[in-house]
Amino acid sequence: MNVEEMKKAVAKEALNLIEDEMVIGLGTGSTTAYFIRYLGKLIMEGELEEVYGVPTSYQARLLALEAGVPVVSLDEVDAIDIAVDGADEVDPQMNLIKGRGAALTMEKIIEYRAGMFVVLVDETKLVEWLGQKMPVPIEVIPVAWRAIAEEIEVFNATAELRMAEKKDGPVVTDNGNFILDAKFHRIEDPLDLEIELNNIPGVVENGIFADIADLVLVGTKDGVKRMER
Ligand SMILES: O=C(CO)[C@H](O)[C@H](O)COP(=O)(O)O
Repeated sequence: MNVEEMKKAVAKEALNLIEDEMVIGLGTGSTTAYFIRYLGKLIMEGELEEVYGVPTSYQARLLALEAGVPVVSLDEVDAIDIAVDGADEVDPQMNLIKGRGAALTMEKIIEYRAGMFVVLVDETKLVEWLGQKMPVPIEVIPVAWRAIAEEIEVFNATAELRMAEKKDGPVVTDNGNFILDAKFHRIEDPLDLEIELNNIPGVVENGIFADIADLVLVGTKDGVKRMER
Protein backbone atom coordinates (compact mmCIF):
# COMPACT_ATOMS: atom_id res chain seq x y z
CA MET A 1 0.00 0.00 0.00
CA ASN A 2 1.35 3.43 -0.88
CA VAL A 3 0.62 6.57 1.12
CA GLU A 4 -2.35 7.56 -1.04
CA GLU A 5 -3.91 4.10 -0.58
CA MET A 6 -3.35 4.36 3.19
CA LYS A 7 -5.19 7.70 3.24
CA LYS A 8 -8.10 6.19 1.32
CA ALA A 9 -8.21 3.18 3.66
CA VAL A 10 -8.51 5.29 6.84
CA ALA A 11 -11.08 7.56 5.19
CA LYS A 12 -13.21 4.51 4.32
CA GLU A 13 -12.78 3.08 7.83
CA ALA A 14 -14.03 6.34 9.36
CA LEU A 15 -17.30 6.02 7.44
CA ASN A 16 -18.19 3.08 9.71
CA LEU A 17 -18.53 5.58 12.56
CA ILE A 18 -21.12 7.72 10.78
CA GLU A 19 -24.83 7.24 11.38
CA ASP A 20 -28.03 8.89 10.16
CA GLU A 21 -28.80 12.33 11.62
CA MET A 22 -25.24 13.01 12.73
CA VAL A 23 -23.64 16.44 12.64
CA ILE A 24 -20.06 15.91 11.48
CA GLY A 25 -17.09 18.25 11.79
CA LEU A 26 -15.32 18.15 8.42
CA GLY A 27 -11.55 18.53 8.66
CA THR A 28 -9.09 20.00 6.17
CA GLY A 29 -6.34 18.43 4.09
CA SER A 30 -5.82 15.64 1.59
CA THR A 31 -6.77 12.71 3.87
CA THR A 32 -10.02 14.27 5.04
CA ALA A 33 -10.77 15.18 1.43
CA TYR A 34 -11.14 11.46 0.71
CA PHE A 35 -13.47 11.13 3.70
CA ILE A 36 -15.65 14.03 2.51
CA ARG A 37 -15.90 12.58 -1.00
CA TYR A 38 -16.82 9.11 0.30
CA LEU A 39 -19.34 10.63 2.69
CA GLY A 40 -20.94 12.56 -0.16
CA LYS A 41 -21.22 9.38 -2.20
CA LEU A 42 -23.05 7.58 0.61
CA ILE A 43 -25.45 10.51 0.99
CA MET A 44 -26.09 10.72 -2.75
CA GLU A 45 -26.77 6.97 -2.87
CA GLY A 46 -29.28 7.29 -0.01
CA GLU A 47 -27.19 5.17 2.37
CA LEU A 48 -27.05 7.98 4.93
CA GLU A 49 -29.85 10.38 5.76
CA GLU A 50 -30.09 13.70 7.54
CA VAL A 51 -26.37 14.12 8.09
CA TYR A 52 -24.83 17.59 8.07
CA GLY A 53 -21.21 18.70 7.83
CA VAL A 54 -19.66 21.60 9.71
CA PRO A 55 -16.59 22.58 7.64
CA THR A 56 -13.34 23.63 9.29
CA SER A 57 -12.17 25.63 6.25
CA TYR A 58 -13.14 26.95 2.84
CA GLN A 59 -11.42 23.89 1.41
CA ALA A 60 -13.69 21.55 3.39
CA ARG A 61 -16.76 23.63 2.56
CA LEU A 62 -16.11 23.64 -1.18
CA LEU A 63 -15.36 19.94 -1.21
CA ALA A 64 -18.49 19.14 0.78
CA LEU A 65 -20.69 21.19 -1.54
CA GLU A 66 -19.13 19.51 -4.56
CA ALA A 67 -19.56 16.03 -3.04
CA GLY A 68 -23.19 16.59 -2.00
CA VAL A 69 -22.70 16.85 1.77
CA PRO A 70 -25.15 19.42 3.20
CA VAL A 71 -23.16 22.04 5.13
CA VAL A 72 -24.10 24.14 8.12
CA SER A 73 -21.97 26.54 10.10
CA LEU A 74 -20.96 26.14 13.71
CA ASP A 75 -23.42 28.73 14.98
CA GLU A 76 -26.34 26.86 13.41
CA VAL A 77 -25.91 23.61 15.33
CA ASP A 78 -26.61 22.65 18.94
CA ALA A 79 -23.90 19.99 19.00
CA ILE A 80 -21.34 18.21 16.85
CA ASP A 81 -21.54 14.43 17.15
CA ILE A 82 -18.21 13.57 15.59
CA ALA A 83 -15.32 15.41 13.91
CA VAL A 84 -12.98 13.77 11.41
CA ASP A 85 -9.66 15.36 10.47
CA GLY A 86 -6.05 14.67 9.48
CA ALA A 87 -2.86 15.58 11.34
CA ASP A 88 0.78 16.37 10.59
CA GLU A 89 2.27 14.50 13.57
CA VAL A 90 0.84 12.05 16.12
CA ASP A 91 2.82 11.06 19.23
CA PRO A 92 2.29 7.80 21.19
CA GLN A 93 -0.09 9.60 23.60
CA MET A 94 -2.21 10.75 20.62
CA ASN A 95 -1.16 14.39 20.94
CA LEU A 96 -1.10 16.08 17.56
CA ILE A 97 0.47 18.81 15.50
CA LYS A 98 -1.97 20.21 12.94
CA GLY A 99 -2.18 23.25 10.70
CA ARG A 100 -0.09 22.57 7.60
CA GLY A 101 -3.23 23.67 5.76
CA ALA A 102 -3.47 26.83 7.92
CA ALA A 103 -6.94 25.85 9.14
CA LEU A 104 -5.93 25.07 12.73
CA THR A 105 -8.14 27.60 14.49
CA MET A 106 -11.49 26.43 13.11
CA GLU A 107 -10.26 22.85 13.32
CA LYS A 108 -9.56 23.21 17.02
CA ILE A 109 -12.83 25.01 17.76
CA ILE A 110 -14.89 22.34 16.01
CA GLU A 111 -12.87 19.34 17.22
CA TYR A 112 -12.91 20.56 20.82
CA ARG A 113 -16.69 20.83 20.61
CA ALA A 114 -17.24 17.42 19.00
CA GLY A 115 -18.56 14.46 20.98
CA MET A 116 -15.85 12.34 19.38
CA PHE A 117 -12.73 13.47 17.52
CA VAL A 118 -11.34 10.96 15.02
CA VAL A 119 -7.93 11.53 13.42
CA LEU A 120 -7.00 10.04 10.04
CA VAL A 121 -3.31 9.60 9.25
CA ASP A 122 -0.94 7.39 7.33
CA GLU A 123 1.94 5.81 9.22
CA THR A 124 4.44 8.49 8.08
CA LYS A 125 2.76 10.89 10.54
CA LEU A 126 3.65 8.83 13.62
CA VAL A 127 6.49 10.34 15.67
CA GLU A 128 8.15 9.59 19.00
CA TRP A 129 7.70 13.15 20.19
CA LEU A 130 5.95 16.21 18.77
CA GLY A 131 8.20 18.54 16.83
CA GLN A 132 10.31 15.65 15.53
CA LYS A 133 9.59 16.44 11.88
CA MET A 134 7.19 19.36 11.70
CA PRO A 135 7.09 22.94 12.99
CA VAL A 136 4.12 24.10 15.06
CA PRO A 137 1.91 26.43 13.01
CA ILE A 138 0.70 29.43 14.99
CA GLU A 139 -2.09 31.70 13.72
CA VAL A 140 -1.36 35.31 14.66
CA ILE A 141 -2.87 38.77 14.28
CA PRO A 142 -0.99 40.12 11.22
CA VAL A 143 0.54 43.26 12.74
CA ALA A 144 1.86 41.26 15.70
CA TRP A 145 3.77 38.65 13.69
CA ARG A 146 7.26 40.02 14.34
CA ALA A 147 6.70 40.63 18.03
CA ILE A 148 5.33 37.10 18.44
CA ALA A 149 8.22 35.57 16.47
CA GLU A 150 10.59 37.22 18.97
CA GLU A 151 8.56 35.97 21.95
CA ILE A 152 8.77 32.45 20.59
CA GLU A 153 12.58 32.55 20.76
CA VAL A 154 12.16 32.49 24.56
CA PHE A 155 11.05 28.87 24.09
CA ASN A 156 14.36 28.10 22.35
CA ALA A 157 12.55 27.90 19.03
CA THR A 158 12.69 29.73 15.73
CA ALA A 159 9.62 31.07 13.97
CA GLU A 160 9.21 31.82 10.28
CA LEU A 161 6.41 33.72 8.63
CA ARG A 162 4.72 31.33 6.20
CA MET A 163 4.82 32.66 2.66
CA ALA A 164 2.15 31.99 0.03
CA GLU A 165 2.87 30.10 -3.15
CA LYS A 166 0.25 31.37 -5.55
CA LYS A 167 0.06 34.86 -4.04
CA ASP A 168 2.79 37.39 -3.32
CA GLY A 169 3.57 37.81 0.36
CA PRO A 170 2.42 35.82 3.39
CA VAL A 171 -0.28 33.18 3.65
CA VAL A 172 -3.52 34.76 4.87
CA THR A 173 -5.76 32.33 6.74
CA ASP A 174 -9.52 31.89 6.29
CA ASN A 175 -9.81 34.23 9.31
CA GLY A 176 -7.61 36.94 7.77
CA ASN A 177 -4.52 36.23 9.91
CA PHE A 178 -0.88 35.21 9.33
CA ILE A 179 0.81 31.90 10.17
CA LEU A 180 4.15 31.54 11.95
CA ASP A 181 5.81 28.12 11.67
CA ALA A 182 7.71 27.56 14.91
CA LYS A 183 10.43 24.94 14.98
CA PHE A 184 11.03 23.47 18.45
CA HIS A 185 13.84 21.05 19.20
CA ARG A 186 11.73 18.62 21.13
CA ILE A 187 8.32 19.24 22.71
CA GLU A 188 8.46 17.55 26.12
CA ASP A 189 5.07 18.66 27.42
CA PRO A 190 2.61 19.33 24.56
CA LEU A 191 -0.27 20.46 26.78
CA ASP A 192 1.90 22.94 28.66
CA LEU A 193 3.37 24.38 25.44
CA GLU A 194 -0.08 24.60 23.84
CA ILE A 195 -1.29 26.73 26.75
CA GLU A 196 1.91 28.83 26.94
CA LEU A 197 1.83 29.72 23.24
CA ASN A 198 -1.80 30.81 23.45
CA ASN A 199 -0.86 33.12 26.33
CA ILE A 200 1.27 35.31 24.04
CA PRO A 201 -0.82 38.37 23.15
CA GLY A 202 -1.68 38.35 19.45
CA VAL A 203 -1.67 34.57 19.14
CA VAL A 204 -5.08 33.45 17.90
CA GLU A 205 -4.44 29.70 18.22
CA ASN A 206 -1.62 27.21 17.80
CA GLY A 207 -1.37 23.82 16.10
CA ILE A 208 -0.66 21.66 19.15
CA PHE A 209 -3.76 19.55 19.82
CA ALA A 210 -2.91 17.92 23.15
CA ASP A 211 -5.24 15.49 24.84
CA ILE A 212 -8.15 15.99 22.44
CA ALA A 213 -8.14 13.05 20.00
CA ASP A 214 -10.39 10.12 20.96
CA LEU A 215 -9.42 7.75 18.16
CA VAL A 216 -6.58 7.75 15.63
CA LEU A 217 -6.95 5.57 12.53
CA VAL A 218 -3.50 4.87 11.13
CA GLY A 219 -3.07 3.65 7.57
CA THR A 220 -0.17 1.17 7.45
CA LYS A 221 1.21 -1.24 4.89
CA ASP A 222 -0.56 -4.01 6.82
CA GLY A 223 -3.94 -2.27 6.95
CA VAL A 224 -5.68 0.20 9.26
CA LYS A 225 -4.55 0.24 12.90
CA ARG A 226 -6.30 1.98 15.77
CA MET A 227 -4.95 4.08 18.62
CA GLU A 228 -7.57 4.91 21.21
CA ARG A 229 -8.02 6.09 24.75
O1 LIG B 1 -4.13 20.30 9.90
C1 LIG B 1 -4.43 20.23 8.73
C2 LIG B 1 -4.84 21.41 7.94
O2 LIG B 1 -4.76 22.60 8.68
C3 LIG B 1 -4.44 18.91 8.04
O3 LIG B 1 -5.40 18.11 8.64
C4 LIG B 1 -3.09 18.27 8.17
O4 LIG B 1 -2.13 19.14 7.60
C5 LIG B 1 -3.03 16.90 7.47
O5 LIG B 1 -3.21 17.07 6.10
P1 LIG B 1 -3.03 15.87 5.07
O6 LIG B 1 -4.12 14.90 5.35
O7 LIG B 1 -3.12 16.52 3.72
O8 LIG B 1 -1.66 15.28 5.32
